[in-house]
Amino acid sequence: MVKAVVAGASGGIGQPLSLLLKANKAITELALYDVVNTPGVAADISHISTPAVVTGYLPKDDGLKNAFTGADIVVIPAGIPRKPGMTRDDLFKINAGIVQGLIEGIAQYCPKAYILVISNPVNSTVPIAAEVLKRAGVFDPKRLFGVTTLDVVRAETFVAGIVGEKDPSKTTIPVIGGHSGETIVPLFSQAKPSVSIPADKLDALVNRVQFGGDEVVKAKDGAGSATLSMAYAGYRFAEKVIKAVNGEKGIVEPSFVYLPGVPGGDAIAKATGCDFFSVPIELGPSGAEKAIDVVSSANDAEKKLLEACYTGLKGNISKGIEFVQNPPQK
Ligand SMILES: NC(=O)C1=CN([C@@H]2O[C@H](COP(=O)(O)OP(=O)(O)OC[C@H]3O[C@@H](n4cnc5c(N)ncnc54)[C@H](O)[C@@H]3O)[C@@H](O)[C@H]2O)C=CC1
Ligand SMILES: O=C([O-])CC(=O)C(=O)O
Repeated sequence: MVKAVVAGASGGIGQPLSLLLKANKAITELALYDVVNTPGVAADISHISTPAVVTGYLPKDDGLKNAFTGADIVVIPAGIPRKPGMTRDDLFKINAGIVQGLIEGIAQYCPKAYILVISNPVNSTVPIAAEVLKRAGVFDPKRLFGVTTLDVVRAETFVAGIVGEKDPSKTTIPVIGGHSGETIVPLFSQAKPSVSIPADKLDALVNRVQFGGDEVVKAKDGAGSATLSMAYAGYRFAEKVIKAVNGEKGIVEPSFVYLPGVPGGDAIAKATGCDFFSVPIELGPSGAEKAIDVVSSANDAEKKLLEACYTGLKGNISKGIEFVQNPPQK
């Protein structure tokens, strides 16, 4: 029995993500929460002939409470997306409060749920979530994940295009750090199986992974950012969490977590100076069971990228924590 919730279910990511979750036969209940349109989205998706019983909720009539109560996994793609010319940090003003409110609901109604945060800026919204959960006395760092899978998916796709691999998902590439620009650090030197990238193509490849989001924002020309590839990536991560919780072994995927609270994470936090950081995480029944150190084996060029990552990420993390500890005056 698995109850999954999508918070922000009517949006560009929320709808296709809800569709993919409905297609997963391990899910028995799927609750769709949003401030608009969930009755329609839920009615539509509920006609699909898979086990999950689908319900849609709006804030009225205790919708948040009814959606979240009993949830095992909550995926959060709620909040505004970028338009051309904006950074992810420009979304902070609006999305920080949205994420805070949803996490308060989780703390109250389903404190044991695995929480997957998609809303940007992930580098700050995950620290916000941690701080809210801490204050409510229910923070379990093994159950809070910032979803950085789209960076991994992009790295797999773009590298396959260069080395001529026909099935991009066959190559595992650790992409670590945060989820914006220079804080995204792909470690191609640790790809499995190893890849041989021509030296004159490496910088452009790294840059494309770091700024892949901008490529989509530009192409959509004001109509938002990545939604379909993000729904795929969010689903891929959610599916792995569900499989691991149900006992499947050996599942590893990078995610942005609170390192000091995950076994193996403390040393990485000390080495990077960042408490929140994405590294490959071994998933299991209790959630994030092990943080895998790929930082110390980065090559010199990657170490240089990591230095730039640490600087940007530290500021984003403090901004999130500060938002909860010293709320802006309204
Ligand atoms: N982590 C990642 O790799 C990625 C993150 N994103 C982020 O995901 C977020 C959503 O993007 P889109 O789906 O394209 O945006 P969208 O605007 O299409 O959908 C967002 C949805 O959130 C809903 N919403 C707003 N406030 C809410 C609240 N308090 N409770 C519940 N729902 C609420 C809106 O009604 C809307 O349906 C953005 O912040 C975007 O930057 C996007 C792509 C990749
Ligand atoms: O670029 C954006 O704003 C959305 C996002 O996080 C991504 O596509 O990686």
